[in-house]
Amino acid sequence: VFLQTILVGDSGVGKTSLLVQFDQGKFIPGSFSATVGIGFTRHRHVFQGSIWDTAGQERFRSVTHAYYRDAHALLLLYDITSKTSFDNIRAWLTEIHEYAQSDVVIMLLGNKADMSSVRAIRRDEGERLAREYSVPFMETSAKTGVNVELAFTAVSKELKHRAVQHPNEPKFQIHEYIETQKEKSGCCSSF
Ligand SMILES: Nc1nc2c(ncn2[C@@H]2O[C@H](COP(=O)(O)OP(=O)(O)OP(=O)(O)O)[C@@H](O)[C@H]2O)c(=O)[nH]1
Repeated sequence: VFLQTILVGDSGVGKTSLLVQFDQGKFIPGSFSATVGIGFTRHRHVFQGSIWDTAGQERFRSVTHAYYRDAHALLLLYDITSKTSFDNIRAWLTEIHEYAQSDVVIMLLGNKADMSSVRAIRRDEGERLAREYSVPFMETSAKTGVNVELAFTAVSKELKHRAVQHPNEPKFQIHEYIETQKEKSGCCSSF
C-alpha cells in the first residue's frame, strides 16, 4: 500500500516549515513564501508513503480538494498565535469530511509552540477541540522541532498498523502513544 499524508490548514500556519523541519531538520526564519497549489517538490518518503504540502490560500482550494480523496492521513494545522487560524479549523474539518475518505486519519496540530509568549490559543482549547472531533492533538514547533518527528511518526505508525493488522494483535492506540511520547512544549508557561 502506498500511503499518502497531506498537510492542510490556513496560509501561514507553518505547513511548509513543518515539512522542511521533518525532512531536513532545519528552520529557515522569515522565509514565508506561500505554497502555490501543491508542494510537489516537498514530499518525503516515510515508511511506504509520501507527504504532500498543500497551499492554505483560498484560491488554491479546488486544487487541494482533489488530493483529499487519495489521502490516508491529514495533518491539520493552526497557529497558536492566530485565533483566526484556530477558528477556521471547524471549516477545515467540514471540508475534510466532505472530500476525504471516511476512515482518513486526522491529527490536529497547534504549530508555533515556541511563540507561547504571544499565544492566542491556550493548549487546553486545542485539546478540547480535538476531543470534540475525536482526533489526536499536540502542539508543535517547526522552529525548534518540538514534537515534529512525533507527529509524523504517530500517523505513520497508525497507518502502518491499519495496513498490516493481524487479528490477534492489539490495536495501535494513537492517543496513548502520543501521550507517552509527547514533549510538553511550553509546559510551564501560563495557560
Ligand atoms: N516562530 C515560528 N515561526 C514559524 C513556525 N512555523 C512557521 N513559521 C513561520 O511562519 C511563516 C509561514 O510559514 P509557512 O511554512 O510558509 O506556512 P504555510 O502554512 O506553508 O503557508 P501556505 O503555503 O501559504 O499555506 C514563515 O515566516 C515561517 O518562518 C514555527 O513553528 N515557529
